[in-house]
Amino acid sequence: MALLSVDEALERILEGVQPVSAETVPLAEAVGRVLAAPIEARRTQPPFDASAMDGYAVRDADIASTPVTLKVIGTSAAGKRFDGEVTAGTAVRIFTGAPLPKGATTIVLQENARVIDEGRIEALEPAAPGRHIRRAGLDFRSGDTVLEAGRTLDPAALSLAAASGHAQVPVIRRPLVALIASGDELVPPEAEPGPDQIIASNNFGVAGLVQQDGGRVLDLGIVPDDHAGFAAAVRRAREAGADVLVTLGGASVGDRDITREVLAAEGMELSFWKIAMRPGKPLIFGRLGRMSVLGLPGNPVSSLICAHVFLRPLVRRLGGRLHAPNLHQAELGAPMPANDGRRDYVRATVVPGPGGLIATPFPVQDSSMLSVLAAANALIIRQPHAPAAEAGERCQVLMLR
Ligand SMILES: Nc1nc2c(c(=O)[nH]1)N[C@H]1C(S)=C(S)[C@@H](COP(=O)(O)OP(=O)(O)OC[C@H]3O[C@@H](n4cnc5c(N)ncnc54)[C@H](O)[C@@H]3O)O[C@H]1N2
Ligand code: MOO
Repeated sequence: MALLSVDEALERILEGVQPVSAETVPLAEAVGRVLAAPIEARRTQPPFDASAMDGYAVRDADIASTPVTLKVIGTSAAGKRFDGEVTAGTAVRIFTGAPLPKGATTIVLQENARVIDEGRIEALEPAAPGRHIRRAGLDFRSGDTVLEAGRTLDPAALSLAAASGHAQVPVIRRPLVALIASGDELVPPEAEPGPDQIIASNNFGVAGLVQQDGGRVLDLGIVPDDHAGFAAAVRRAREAGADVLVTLGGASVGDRDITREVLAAEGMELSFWKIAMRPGKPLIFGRLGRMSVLGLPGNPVSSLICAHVFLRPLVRRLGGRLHAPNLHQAELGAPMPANDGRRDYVRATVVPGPGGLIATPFPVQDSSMLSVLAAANALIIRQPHAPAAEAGERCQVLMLR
């Protein structure tokens, strides 16, 4: 039977997935979060007609012909307005952001005025009515929707939410992703591996991807290849309310590859196992209650590439974020052999060339080699059964950074 294609696998993973629930957070902690509801302004900004410059608030008719001497009758500062009125032949000293006094219709810039003495200035240039005045509500008015639901709170959005009177904002909860690494051979990086052991690395890269996409990670550590320990960790993920459980390793067909068996015994409804992808063929996916379960292959490169292709879109969808893989067209920098029936994600370097991007595959593609993946900035995507390709032919690349 033909293996499930990568696109069908992704469709199944995302099927019916909705953003998780909302929570309210203080603005100071909201950078990068996604708004769960629109933000309506609680105030009008500016709240009053205000000067945009330092200078003098005057009546435009009084300075139609210059130079002209005006009597300075007071000061309007940001935070303390002048309560009187600008009448014929008078001016009020004004500063940027200060309320425009009654009667004034324009601002003479400080640079266009000469101070004669404490009570008088000479206006040197005429100014049109409304010049350098910000009208009340220029930015937004009370009740306006200033930010839409789904908006990522970037710095400008944070300042706008604050200016419109919000000290806290409703955001989509960060999706919780639980990680379990399985394998008798695995030890954490701070430990000294025994003679037949290696260091568990996959959880760090996968956790990094989750965090980059706005998720939270619950690392449940390493479980040996035994049913009871593994099952207990799966239950901890459920009890913690994880939105996604990612298992690392044990996905293939070896005697110790017990991941599917444990997940099935815990009640996972299997959606698929094995897909037409290299690396990553033994990928497992299913649902356990409301928790999506993604069983990544143990080989470190397979884990991370599958996480790029499948986990990132899932975490982003749960977190209310759009996902657009960073795909580009490039020219091959070296020939490539014909492909078999699996879509191949080939570690490569992409650099700018005279006619566009040039993508050169690394000569060694073993799915255990993290040094190659870390040196690669892109994956060349080879479709199933793609014929051999010469250097210079077009190819599609997925940028990794
Ligand atoms: N007879 C077959 N053998 C294999 C097949 C197959 O179809 N038939 N598929 C191969 C492919 S493709 C892959 S990918 C691997 C994946 O197998 P598993 O998911 O069962 O992974 P493990 O056997 O547990 O581990 C493979 C490899 O990766 C190391 N590993 C595991 N977990 C971690 C971790 N958290 N951090 C770092 N390294 C890890 C583990 O020590 C092994 O060296 O199966 C092929 N075999
Ligand atoms: O599909 Mo495996 O992931 O080639 O190493």
